[in-house]
Amino acid sequence: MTPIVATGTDTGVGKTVVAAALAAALGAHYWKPVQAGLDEATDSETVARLAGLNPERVLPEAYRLRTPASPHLAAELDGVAIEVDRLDPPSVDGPLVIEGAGGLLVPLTRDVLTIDLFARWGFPAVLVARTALGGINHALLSLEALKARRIPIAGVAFVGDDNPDTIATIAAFSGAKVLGRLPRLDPLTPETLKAAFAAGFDIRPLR
Ligand SMILES: Nc1ncnc2c1ncn2[C@@H]1O[C@H](COP(=O)(O)OP(=O)(O)OP(=O)(O)O)[C@@H](O)[C@H]1O
Ligand SMILES: C[C@H](N)[C@H](N)CCCCCC(=O)O
Ligand SMILES: [Mg+2]
Repeated sequence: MTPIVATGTDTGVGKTVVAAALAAALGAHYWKPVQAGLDEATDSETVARLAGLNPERVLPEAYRLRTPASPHLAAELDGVAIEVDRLDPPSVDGPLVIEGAGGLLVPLTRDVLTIDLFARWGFPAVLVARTALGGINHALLSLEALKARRIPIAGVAFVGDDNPDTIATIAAFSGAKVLGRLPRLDPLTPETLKAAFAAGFDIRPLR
């Protein structure tokens, strides 16, 4: 099965939370090629916890960088040269959810952007986008960037309060599918996430 890229309009937008819900719902493996920042729980650890995935379904990162910064800079600070050619997705049986670092135009090196790697792969992308004010612009910019590189858009996963006009406007201008919306969950637990994702998402287009 073709892997799915979980990307977002920004860092901190909810890619890891959506990727966890998606991986749980699809029974997928999860891979974070470049993790920048090791002091807090890593994205792989968060996904393992929130999705309740068996540890072997969370594939090891290709690069684990100490600084919570853009990967190009985090790598330089660690004295590591990211070799983009080494970032080939591991082959697994069944679905694989791959999460990038930050938004689409985040540099991996001084020459290569995250979106360049996604374009090389050509896997369908799920864009995680905020429903909050400012979200229309960020989502439409990200969708334009995906289209410009001919990266297939699997759909948009919204995070935040219900804001029907924002969601409809993004769908209308972009033509992208709306996969669903995850409200802010308090508490955010494997159980609340599973229930909210089942109630708010239709992932049939991803199967
Ligand atoms: N639906 C939600 N309900 C409650 N908290 C959420 C939700 N979505 C995201 N968060 C919280 O917001 C923060 C940022 O989310 P997340 O880590 O998923 O962002 P990200 O897009 O993966 O960021 P990065 O670029 O660092 O990978 C986290 O603390 C996460 O727990
Ligand atoms: C450290 C953070 N959590 C992500 N892993 C990397 C975010 C890079 C953002 C770069 C930028 O857009 O300015
Ligand atoms: Mg993340």
